[in-house]
Amino acid sequence: MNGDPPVALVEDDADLRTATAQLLALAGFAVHPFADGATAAAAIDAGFAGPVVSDVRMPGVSGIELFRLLRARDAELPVILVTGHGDVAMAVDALKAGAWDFLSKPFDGEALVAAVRRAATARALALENRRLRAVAGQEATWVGESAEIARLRAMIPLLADAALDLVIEGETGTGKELFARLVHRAGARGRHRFQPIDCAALPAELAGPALVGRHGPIARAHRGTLFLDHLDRAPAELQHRLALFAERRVVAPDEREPDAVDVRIVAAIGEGGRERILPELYHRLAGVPLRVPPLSERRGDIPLLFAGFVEAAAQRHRRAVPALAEAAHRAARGDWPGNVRELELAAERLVLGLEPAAAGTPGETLPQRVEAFERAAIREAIAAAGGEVARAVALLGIPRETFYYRVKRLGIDLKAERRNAAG
Ligand SMILES: Nc1ncnc2c1ncn2[C@@H]1O[C@H](COP(=O)(O)OP(=O)(O)OP(=O)(O)O)[C@@H](O)[C@H]1O
Repeated sequence: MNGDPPVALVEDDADLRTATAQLLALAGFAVHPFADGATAAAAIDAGFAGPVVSDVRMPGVSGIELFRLLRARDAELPVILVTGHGDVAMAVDALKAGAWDFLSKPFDGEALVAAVRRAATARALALENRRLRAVAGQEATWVGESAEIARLRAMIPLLADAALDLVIEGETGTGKELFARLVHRAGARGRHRFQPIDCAALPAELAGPALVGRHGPIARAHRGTLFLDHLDRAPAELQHRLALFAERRVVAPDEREPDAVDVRIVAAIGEGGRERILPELYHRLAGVPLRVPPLSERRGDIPLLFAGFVEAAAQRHRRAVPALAEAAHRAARGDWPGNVRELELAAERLVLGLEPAAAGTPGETLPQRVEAFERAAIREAIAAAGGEVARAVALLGIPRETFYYRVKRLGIDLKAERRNAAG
């Protein structure tokens, strides 16, 4: 039974639980049965390899609450809700919030098995993608040659084992979480957990005292890193709780013997977000304040990032690397308000053929494609800067020497480009 795909089954009615477990076992699943939501919540971790089927109406933690808890832990974990008569509206809300599917009682056995099969396939794919991403080292590198990105890269080993909390400011999708993970991994904390908490969307049951409970998410981050995402969007009460934790560094603070917790706190905030954070919290955390600039301030990084993402997506989907020239040209001109994340998605769409095919020369090697891309980005910047080199350099976000070096290496006729741009 070891090789069977797992499924978690949460049902408080013992007869129904036994019958459903048998049905799923017959269909080839390794069933993990739970009699209540709390036990299930404690046992099902972010990496759980299969879907979760849960009754909605249960004493204690309801199916909907369980779903929200699990979703906060792993947004890609499929949860199928089984509803009784009056709960359909609730289940539809849960679907909107990202539940995988729902079935109403009494359900047809075949329908359940079919739903679980679909969810199991999706789960296996999601985990496989994660594994490939890790193998491809896609998460492991901090790509970019602009001065600011290079400076941040150089700081990773310096920050890794420093006893300092960090606040990372930057627009959406600029790489704040990636940077936090790289700092985590580079030091001794990397052997322990990197525990993200999305402060803008923390379910109420986790934002309360449970947050600093002995088995809560903060306690789990012991010796690792606590990543407070979107801290500037945390409600005031949550900020107070976090400020108290940042000061005392204990869980179960109201008990007689609170436990000391050793975590580095890394907070991510939007541009200008510090104004929305309680000053006492901000000052406690901003041991080293950092800022990741948006792509609009480092356009020179776009070609390299885009080419890397196309390559990684092609590997992941086992497809040929598409010709880049035209898509690269478009990317180099794009606005990218969603920053690196948006660029990554565009690369994914290109590889999957969802973007109009590029008219580049098939059979070009990756370096040739990157060069074509770079050439396009530089010419574009010179044109946009009206032929003024200083402005083009600023638009590209690369040092002046790098600009001249690349212009020469790529065989760009700078005089002609400037003439064209000025005219
Ligand atoms: N310099 C970089 N090199 C390689 N990949 C990057 C880089 N910066 C960001 N990425 C990738 O872009 C995506 C978005 O990055 P990330 O999630 O770290 O952004 P964020 O700033 O935390 O976003 P948000 O504020 O919206 O949560 C991720 O897939 C990340 O791996």
